[in-house]
Formats: sequence, structure tokens, C-alpha cells
Amino acid sequence: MTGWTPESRLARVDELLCAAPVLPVIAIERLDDAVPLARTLVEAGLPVLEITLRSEVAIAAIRAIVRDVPGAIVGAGTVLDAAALTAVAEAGAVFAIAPGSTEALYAAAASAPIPFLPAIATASELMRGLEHGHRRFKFFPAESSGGIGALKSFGGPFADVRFCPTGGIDAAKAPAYLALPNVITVGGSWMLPKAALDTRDWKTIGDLASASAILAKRP
Ligand SMILES: O=C[C@H](O)COP(=O)(O)O
Ligand SMILES: CC(=O)C(=O)O
Repeated sequence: MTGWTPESRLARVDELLCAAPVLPVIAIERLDDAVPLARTLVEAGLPVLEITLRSEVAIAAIRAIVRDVPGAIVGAGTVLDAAALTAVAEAGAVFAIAPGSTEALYAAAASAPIPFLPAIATASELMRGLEHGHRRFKFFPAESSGGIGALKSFGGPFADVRFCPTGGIDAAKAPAYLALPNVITVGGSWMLPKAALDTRDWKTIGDLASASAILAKRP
């Protein structure tokens, strides 16, 4: 599908992000890790994945997960420009996320085949997104941009906007975010410790992911 209306994009983003309370933000360094890592997260109850374009194998990793991991809802992160948006859609990602947004990305998103979730950190950035018809945003970097307090404040003037806060959140902090009425899901990498990734310790990652998957959206 191309040519999003604000309503059709909002409905699709909600459908994708509501599928799990936590969105793992993943940087894959070795292509061979992509499928077992994604399978571990999906089996642990975290089917919605953000594969960031932070390594040379990221696009190939998206392709491999889409092809080989049933049940994975594969999104792409660190989508910084229109070319990257096209590339991740062609690789099979079903949504795209950025750590911010630009006029060029908003223009590309209007006709992209997959929905785009821009990020904001301030009220002015949010208002620019609203002008482009967006009502769902990543809030990044969440903890260092005001965290829970900022999201509560955004809820006043921007009551119909919903967020995926990401950045500096961990298992201890996530429940307070998820308890906010304007939070759909929480993004983060806390279930992917570097030591476990380096040693392909899928058991540790699976246990951390399972603990994240049962965090309730509401208290
Ligand atoms: O850049 C964003 C991160 O990859 C996700 O945030 P985090 O690592 O602080 O959880
Ligand atoms: C952090 C983030 O949202 C990204 O890299 O896309």
C-alpha cells in the first residue's frame, strides 16, 4: 500500500506497536546471529523487532529474519534518509523508525509502502510531525529528554498523540512508562547485553526478553 492518510498510518502503526509491550532495539554485527537472535526474542514473547541500520549487515539481517523467522514483525531502525526508507521496505521490513526526523523523511514517508515512525524530543519537533499528519512518535532519547515527566506534560497539549519512548530505559524503569496513557510500547536494548550478544548466549537474552514480555501495558 502507498499513499498513507493520517488515519490509515495511525491504524497500522497502532496495530504493529500494540503487538508487544516492549520493542527490542537491535544492532546486529554478525549476519549469522540475525535468525537465532530474532527467533529467541519472538519465542520469548517479543515479536516486534527494530533492526537498526547501524551495521553493514543490517539490510541482509532484515531479509534473513523476514524469510526465516515466522511470527517476527520486523521493523527497521536508524532510518536516516529517504534512500534508507526505500531500502528497508524492499528488504521486507513492515515499518521504519528513525531517531528523529527531517523534512525529506516526512516527504518520503508520505508515499512509502511501509509506515514510518518519526522520533521527537521536544514540543516543536512534535508539532512539525503533526503538520505532516503523524500522531504516533518515538520519544528519543527518552530518559535524557525528560522521561516520564516530559510525556506527562506532552499529554496536556497533545492529548491524542501516543509514544514509544526509547533511550535509557531498562526493565526497572519500563513499567512506569507503560503505565502512562500516552505510551503504546517501550523501546530498548536492555534485554540484549553486549556480553550475551558477543558470546551468542541466547538463553540469557531469552530470559531477559521473557521478563520484558510480561510487563503489563497497564498496572
Ligand atoms: O539508540 C537507542 C538505543 O539503541 C535504544 O536505547 P537503549 O540502548 O538506551 O535502550
Ligand atoms: C534510536 C532509534 O530510534 C533509531 O536508531 O532508530
